[in-house]
Amino acid sequence: MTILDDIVEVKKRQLESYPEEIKTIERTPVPFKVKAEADGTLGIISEIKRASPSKGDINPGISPVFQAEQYVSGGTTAISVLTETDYFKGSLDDLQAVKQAVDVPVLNKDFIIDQRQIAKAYNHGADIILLIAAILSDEEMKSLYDYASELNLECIVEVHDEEEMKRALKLQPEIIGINNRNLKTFEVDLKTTETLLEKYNHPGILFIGESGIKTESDAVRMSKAGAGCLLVGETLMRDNTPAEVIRKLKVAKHD
Ligand SMILES: O=C(O)c1ccccc1NCC(=O)[C@H](O)[C@H](O)COP(=O)(O)O
Repeated sequence: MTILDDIVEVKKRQLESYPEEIKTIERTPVPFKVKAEADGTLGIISEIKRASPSKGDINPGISPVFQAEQYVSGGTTAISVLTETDYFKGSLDDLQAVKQAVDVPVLNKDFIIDQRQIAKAYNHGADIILLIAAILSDEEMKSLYDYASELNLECIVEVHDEEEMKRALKLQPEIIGINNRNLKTFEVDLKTTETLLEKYNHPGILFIGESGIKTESDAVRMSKAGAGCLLVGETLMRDNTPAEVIRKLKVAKHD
């Protein structure tokens, strides 16, 4: 049993206490893809991540709102808030607090396996959600993707290998995140994005290079591979001046 299996098991247990249906409030999500594609530099999704299974505590005492405001001052395209509690020490309250404090789109980063989690994320202010191919069947991915689209939420379909990429493409998604981290072994390798985009760089899809991005040269590597956006967590959470780091990572998009 991997930590990823454990996280999914905990989610299933939590869902047992959810009502059968969660009604959604009236709201209009803030667009993300169009913003990430608006200029010639890479989009940046800056993540709020207090802790992680691979690293333990990263910055557990952080104020999510303070961190989010620094990200905005660095020109971040969007903010990702990890809301999983047991391993990442996040919550939907963090998501809501960040949403109320900033105007940029907000991603709910969690392990979504049920439509009611999407409804909750939506009610707490998510503009974007994440669907992780590694924990969903094709049918589950499609039905969650369709439900999120009905709410005008943008979906990042996350893949790590060729088989997941092929499954994701069947959805004809607008956005695909390529996670350089293997969520089962925690091994991180930027070659993951490079190798997958060499073969599957479809025009019209925004590809996001996720995880393990530390330096400007990492950003250039992701850009050259064909990514139009980056998702960066630990590097920003450990730095005292995350706004400056964001400015450095916002390198030119590669033609
Ligand atoms: O970060 C982990 O250890 C992790 C373990 C298991 C499942 C998911 C995990 N992280 C989620 C992410 O993919 C990252 O938070 C995100 O891509 C940012 O990565 P990084 O810049 O390396 O913090």
